[in-house]
Amino acid sequence: MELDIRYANHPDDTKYYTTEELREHFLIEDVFVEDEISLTYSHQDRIIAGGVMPVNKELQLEGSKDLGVDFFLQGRELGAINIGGDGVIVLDGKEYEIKSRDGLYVGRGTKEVIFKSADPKNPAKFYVNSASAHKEYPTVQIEFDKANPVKLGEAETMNVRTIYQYVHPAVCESCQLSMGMTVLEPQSAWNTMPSHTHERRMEVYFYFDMGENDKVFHMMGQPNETRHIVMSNEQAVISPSWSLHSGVGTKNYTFIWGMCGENKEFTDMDHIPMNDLK
Ligand SMILES: O=C[C@H](O)[C@@H](O)CC(=O)C(=O)O
Ligand SMILES: [Zn+2]
Repeated sequence: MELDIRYANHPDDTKYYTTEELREHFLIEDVFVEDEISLTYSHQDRIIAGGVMPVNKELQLEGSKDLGVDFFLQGRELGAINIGGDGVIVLDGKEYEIKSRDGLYVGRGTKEVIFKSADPKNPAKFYVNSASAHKEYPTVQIEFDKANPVKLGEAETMNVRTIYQYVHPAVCESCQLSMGMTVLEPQSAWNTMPSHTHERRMEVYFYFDMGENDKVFHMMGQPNETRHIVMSNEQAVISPSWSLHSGVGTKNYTFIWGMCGENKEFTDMDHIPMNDLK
């Protein structure tokens, strides 16, 4: 299980990146690879983000030299949301049925983490985020209807959407990790605009439910120095703590967001006045 390592970036350097360099540092291109665990390790708050797609075999998380531990969750916690067909996650021998759009919070200390699909013809796709953790919190199964829904946006501003909070204090405990899924209504294209930063936390966005020719223009950078990355279906993007993170799609889409850092206050955002954007 190899990790794709990404080092952290300073905003003064990042503003000189070419399109290719921006993509190399921040875009996670192949999140789901059949019968593989495909994970990216970012030095931004040491988040791990990626996909687990078991088709014809079971897949198990392993420790590695990069993590310096014997097993993956020795010093970490993990959140998973299944965006594919029905699947199962086995934690130290205990099976958790994770249907499509269901989630699971896995506490630090869990030794054996195995992912399986119920049907190889319609494989599960587990999108995962993991943060370092100082304490063991109980594992919690978070079915879609247990996630905390927050409706936001207006048709006039093309951003009617529901934010489903999965790993959130209203649903389960965690050390640093927050995670959820935002679903845009048809004819809505923008997420989080007016945009925001939160220097207290970094964030990763994973865009999906998009057609082959649909794109999301994901905005990043400091508010007075914005850049964009063109995203395709089932791709993720790393947002450093100093960067805004907001996207507009050629069609409505869904995305999973995950954060870690100093706090878990979802509403602790620094909103950017529209006239400050450059
Ligand atoms: O810090 C919070 C995150 O950027 C997202 O949850 C925002 C989001 O899903 C949205 O407004 O559509
Ligand atoms: Zn945010």
